[in-house]
Amino acid sequence: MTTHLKPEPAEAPPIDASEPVSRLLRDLRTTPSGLTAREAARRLQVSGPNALPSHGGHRWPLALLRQLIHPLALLLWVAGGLAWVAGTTNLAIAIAAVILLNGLLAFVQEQQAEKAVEALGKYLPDRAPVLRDGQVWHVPATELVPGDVLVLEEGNRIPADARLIDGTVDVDASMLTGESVPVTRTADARDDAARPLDSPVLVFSGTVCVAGAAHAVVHATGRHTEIGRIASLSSRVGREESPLERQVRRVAWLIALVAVVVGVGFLPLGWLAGLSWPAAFVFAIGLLVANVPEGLLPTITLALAAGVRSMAKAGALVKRLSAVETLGSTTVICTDKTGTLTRNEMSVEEVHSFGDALVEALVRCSTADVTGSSGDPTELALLRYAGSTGADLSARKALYPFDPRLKRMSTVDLVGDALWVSTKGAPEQVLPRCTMPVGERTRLLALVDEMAGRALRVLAVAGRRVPALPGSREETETDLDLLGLVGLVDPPRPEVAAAVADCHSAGIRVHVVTGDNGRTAAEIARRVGIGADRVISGEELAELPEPALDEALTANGEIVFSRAAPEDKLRIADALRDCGEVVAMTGDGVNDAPALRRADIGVAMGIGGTDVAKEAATVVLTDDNFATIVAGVREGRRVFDNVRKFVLYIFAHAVPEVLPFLLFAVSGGMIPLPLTVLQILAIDLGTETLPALALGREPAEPGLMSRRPRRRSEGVVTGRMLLRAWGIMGLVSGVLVLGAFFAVLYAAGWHPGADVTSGALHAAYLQATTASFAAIVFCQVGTAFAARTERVSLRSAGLTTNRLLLGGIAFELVFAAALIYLPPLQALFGTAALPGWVVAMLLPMPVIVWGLDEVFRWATRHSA
Ligand SMILES: Nc1ncnc2c1ncn2[C@@H]1O[C@H](COP(=O)(O)OP(=O)(O)OP(=O)(O)O)[C@@H](O)[C@H]1O
Repeated sequence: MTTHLKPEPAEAPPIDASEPVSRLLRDLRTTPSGLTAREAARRLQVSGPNALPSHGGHRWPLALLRQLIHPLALLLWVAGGLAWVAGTTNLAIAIAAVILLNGLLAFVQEQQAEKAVEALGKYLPDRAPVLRDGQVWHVPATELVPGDVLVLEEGNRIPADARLIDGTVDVDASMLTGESVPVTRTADARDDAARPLDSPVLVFSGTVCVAGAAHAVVHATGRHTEIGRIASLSSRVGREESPLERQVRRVAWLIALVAVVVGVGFLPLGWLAGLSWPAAFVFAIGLLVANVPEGLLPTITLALAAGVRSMAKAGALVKRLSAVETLGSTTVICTDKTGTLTRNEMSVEEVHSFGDALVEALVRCSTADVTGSSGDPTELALLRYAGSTGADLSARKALYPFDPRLKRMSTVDLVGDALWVSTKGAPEQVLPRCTMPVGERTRLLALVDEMAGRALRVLAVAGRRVPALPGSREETETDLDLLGLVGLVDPPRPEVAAAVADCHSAGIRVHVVTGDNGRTAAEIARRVGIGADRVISGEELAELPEPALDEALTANGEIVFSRAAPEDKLRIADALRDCGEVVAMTGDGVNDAPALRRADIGVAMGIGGTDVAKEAATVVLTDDNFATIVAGVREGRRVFDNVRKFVLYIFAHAVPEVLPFLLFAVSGGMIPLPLTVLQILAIDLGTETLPALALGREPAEPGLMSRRPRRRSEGVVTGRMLLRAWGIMGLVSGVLVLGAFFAVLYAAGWHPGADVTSGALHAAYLQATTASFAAIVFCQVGTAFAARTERVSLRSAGLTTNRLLLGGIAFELVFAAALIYLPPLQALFGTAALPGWVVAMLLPMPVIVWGLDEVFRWATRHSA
């Protein structure tokens, strides 16, 4: 006999999980109907929570360090080192400050992003059904204790190590054993396995029950479980880079490369223009530092995380950051019907009874329990109709559970001293198993069809008396007598119609994939506004060759796939992807998992879904509601838009920063440098960052859901964006900045080539560079407002709808004023106080930059 776990003696006596059930129950001081709630609470104090020790906590110094040594930061360190060697300590310190502050900011953003993802656990607590006080309770998995009796059901993750006490389950133990084929575990099997993992009576935390039903008594929780002992199996999931982040990383590198080329290129030009080698060198470094977009990537990560957070508030838990953007580019949604389009609140509306045994059969052929309100809503509705709380399980001799492929279920029960088979299911499945005249069957099918046309979900109920327990399902479900037809209603959710309308205006098609009857499903679909232009049944789909399916899916219109099996979902997802669509597919059952993985966005039901489906999905809906998917799409579109907005904003400043240097170089030094290096860094670091961050929080632009979906191939950076950033806002800003610079110089009597390094003109030169600096800041304000919208006018988006941006701009202006007017900062940054007429000249600049872009947007709106 093997001892399967050795907890520390202080906590519990050693327990041999493979000993006979009665002994084990005694050792664990529990009963087959579980612990009392009070005893469970007491044990929780002793055994501690059923959770694995976390490995997080002290990793933040590493995370911070990573921000300081990523490749772009290294580039900046090299620049700072060169500045140090060249003897410009001020610049070297400033560059170090840039790196540190940016690193810190990126670090904070990353932590926030992680927190957003981790917080999702809070929205979706892991619950497990257990027996306590003889009743089924869904308790948080962390509160399980040794002695608890688990109710194992198909599709659920097993929350602790336990021994079966009755029933049989198939378990996917691949995460512990690496073996992908499910293994069968039975309560009364003989346990002669060499290692606990192979024991036929034990199940382990972290594995998944893929079929069957059983009760099992918990013998180990938390770190005493097998999985708890495999220390390397950390509970953290890695975060992969999203396509958006990858794209932006590439763009960031491209810009960095350009910055290096511009910097290196300036070296000879600056020297030719009359700078000394060290001075030219310092400027080259300044240009490089100003243009390396080190803050771009963390800002995008933060925007995605903010998207995750607001989606969670709307009821869609996104498990990967990257899914936020994918969801935004969805072109087709394949949805379930029951519970997603409808409320999943069923009630019996119409009954055609043949004989008086219908109600009894309905009660027997059921696994639901009205008192615990557990079970399939269809069955709960039937029990309520029958006025019963549930079947008498002590009389049950066999159960063939509901199978979504066979679309029926059966039981065999002892009634008095006779054995009775009770079957219920889809009429197409049940009627052929009943004995009746041919004409009768046709008449009944016509009745079913008529009921389905009124959106009723129709079940056929049948039964028969048998002399002995039949050997197989097939034998059980033959020669039945039809007892009746029951029509149930499940009204559509009220918010779905508006969500479907949103999908249509957003260019998204909605197909329904359901196990239900085609007419019922098509009628429900129409009631919520889904086209249902074509109904394809499971049988027809099986006959349909690939090209014909592709053709059906690419044709205009929406399809109802009825009587579909879970495998059909996989085929539909595959075909849609091959046709270039971005597919969101819903699912709840164990068998839906492959389709959920295959779709671009697998959407699992948080309430009605199995753990297996939730694990395979990228999005889990906390309310199982179709409208929530659409809210997610909207949010995904908004986040992507916002990323574009701040990329545009950051691109736009490059022109007014680089143009002055070019002018200096091209003029051969006749025109003095319009900006100092530290002023450039002040813009890059101080004034630009907060407004850029705020653009990531921009509310949705009007008309967001009346645009076509973004094409898969469409990148973040578009030609139109570059035209706006460089061609319009950048160019206009550059001209305004130089205008301010020259205005101040000329007013002081400057002429090209005059010496500004000393003498009478020196004070004017300080003011002139300050004017350039201030002009860039003012133009940035205009750019920020223009970048807020991609197509519509600022007025329709609302001037004050982004409070964060207003705050960011206020900070930017105060920061700039401090640099210009505070004497210690004046000395450091080479600034001088500006006279009133210069300030007056600066004031209209934001309006000019924003106004010209507004005109451009107006023109493109009207030419399209
Ligand atoms: N508990 C049950 N017992 C017997 N038959 C059932 C039961 N539940 C459903 N059925 C039958 O099986 C069919 C398919 O049910 P299934 O649950 O797979 O899909 P659905 O709930 O109708 O739709 P969706 O796939 O959109 O959720 C139903 O239309 C019904 O005829």
